[in-house]
Amino acid sequence: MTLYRYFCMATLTITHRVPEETVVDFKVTEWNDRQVSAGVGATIYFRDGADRAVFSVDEERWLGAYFTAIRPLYLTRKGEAADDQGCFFLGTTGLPVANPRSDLCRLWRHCRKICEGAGPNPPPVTAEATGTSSRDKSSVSGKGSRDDQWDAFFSEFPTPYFNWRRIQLEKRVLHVSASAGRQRPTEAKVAAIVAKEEWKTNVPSLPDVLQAWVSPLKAAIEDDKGVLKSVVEQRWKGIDFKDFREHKGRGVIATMPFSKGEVICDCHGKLISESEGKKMMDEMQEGVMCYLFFDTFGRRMNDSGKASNVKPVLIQLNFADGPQDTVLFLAQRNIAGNEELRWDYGVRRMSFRDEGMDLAWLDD
Ligand SMILES: C[S@@+](CC[C@H](N)C(=O)[O-])C[C@H]1O[C@@H](n2cnc3c(N)ncnc32)[C@H](O)[C@@H]1O
Repeated sequence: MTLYRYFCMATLTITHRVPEETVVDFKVTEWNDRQVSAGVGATIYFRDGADRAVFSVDEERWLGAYFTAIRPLYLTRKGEAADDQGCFFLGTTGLPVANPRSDLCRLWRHCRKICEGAGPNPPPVTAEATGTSSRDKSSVSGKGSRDDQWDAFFSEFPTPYFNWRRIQLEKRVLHVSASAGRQRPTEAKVAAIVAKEEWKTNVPSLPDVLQAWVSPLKAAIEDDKGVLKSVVEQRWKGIDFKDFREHKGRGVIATMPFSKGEVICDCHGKLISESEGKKMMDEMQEGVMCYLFFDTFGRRMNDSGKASNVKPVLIQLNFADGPQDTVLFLAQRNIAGNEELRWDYGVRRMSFRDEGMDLAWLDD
């Protein structure tokens, strides 16, 4: 509760640049006289209007939560002789706060560990009255800026009250990704949706949205009964093995045309992370060849360099016993019958274990 009170005070002194002495002197009557504009926030006038702060809806709610849920507890605890002097911010003893700066330092120490990149000193608490209340974004930018620190603080503050902010962001990310429709979301599209919703903070980033966005293609494949059956039974239509002999051993060819985006086969092996794969490669004995795709069409498909007609895509398939990550090979373009199916291994001459190995075929 004390940390929460510090946080409310910081909202005044840091976000709204209200002078410390005004915060100490902030009266309950001034809170009660605030001017609320529905959906916009509230304006609070301090010291007979000498200072003012325009609060957002959220900020007003935060202070309201302190006022209705925490301050009364402190008041009921106060000793006989204690006088709250009508002040809004009270210490645990029910007396007005005396030193907001040291309170903020305590708050700062608490959140510093979660504000990586922030300097060791507390953010400046301005002594002068600015008369302005809006957060000046133009003066703070870059990593470790005040905005970043607040965002880090908001997302990590160990009070359930603040979980809503994380939840809000998750919901916003889902909303934006759903609003993007069938088209892969772009920076401009995300910005347009954010502007339309008039979100100013806690705004979803493009990478977040892209992660949440499920392409219509993927969505259709996830539950495709034919694909699920083919993966389980390892029976794929329209492809076969072909021996290319010395040149490059066996490979896979199309025995019917495929349209761009069609599922051709899966790689059907144990799915491992990139780091696990690298570790496996590092631990592999010199000269011993090993494939990370096992015993399927996927395993036999040869490398294309940059001229691939097939691409591996990680998709979560919805099997009867639960979802499972699966790598499927999709047609990257329309493919004619009899074409060899090849994908880009991503291996180049200078790739990790290729140095010194005789991989002349990479030059093909
Ligand atoms: C995943 S396997 C592909 C199937 C393999 N051709 C076979 O007979 O089992 C990868 C190996 O095939 C060979 N390979 C793959 N792509 C090739 C290419 N474009 N040219 C020559 N050899 C290739 C290389 O020996 C490589 O290590």
